[in-house]
Amino acid sequence: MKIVASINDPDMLDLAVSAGANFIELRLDLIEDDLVSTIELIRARTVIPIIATLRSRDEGGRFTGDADAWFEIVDPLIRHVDIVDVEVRYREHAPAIKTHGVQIIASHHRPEMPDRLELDAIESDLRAFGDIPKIAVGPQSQADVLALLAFTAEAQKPICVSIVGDKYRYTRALLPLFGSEFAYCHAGTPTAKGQYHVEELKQLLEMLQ
Ligand SMILES: O=C1C[C@@](O)(C(=O)O)C[C@@H](O)[C@@H]1O
Repeated sequence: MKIVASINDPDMLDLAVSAGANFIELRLDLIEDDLVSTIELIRARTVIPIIATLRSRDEGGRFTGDADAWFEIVDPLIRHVDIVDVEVRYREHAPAIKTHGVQIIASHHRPEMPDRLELDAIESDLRAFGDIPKIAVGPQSQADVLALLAFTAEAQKPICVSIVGDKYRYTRALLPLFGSEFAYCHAGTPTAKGQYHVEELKQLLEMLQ
């Protein structure tokens, strides 16, 4: 299991690294500065693997362009990173991204809680173009939390499962124990509701394991 520090400012890099993050996620949709120079700066300052994420507004981010506009932004950055997060709506560009030798996190976010058949179908769809499927959904009950944990435990690995929103946020600390490959945290400024700080999640996992 890897702890990902999701950052929107290169100034948070040192805090993320000192807190013990295993991966850095750069939320490109939340960065105001020039992306190429920002990513070159971060690459020069750490050997920790970098995930590049340009999150659409529909799935919780700020990017509103089409797939070609998305790829125009992401393409120049790929050579500096280790993993690229690709939503289903941008999947047509996955083959071109893979020619750079990077991995793809194929991601899907929705605020609702799909049933098991839907979760299985989403996973299958994501595995068709990505190396690691990432499914982030919104549990609405303790039964949903249990169903999400069961799905995670029984799914083919690797898989990343997370939750959308801050309802049942404790599930974020349990999903890695049930096989989720990545746990997304913040290093001072959350990039999504419900995130724990890297240090908090490390402590939680050390106590729970
Ligand atoms: O998909 C995810 C998970 C996330 O939305 C979260 O809820 O922690 C944060 C995003 O930056 C990341 O790309």
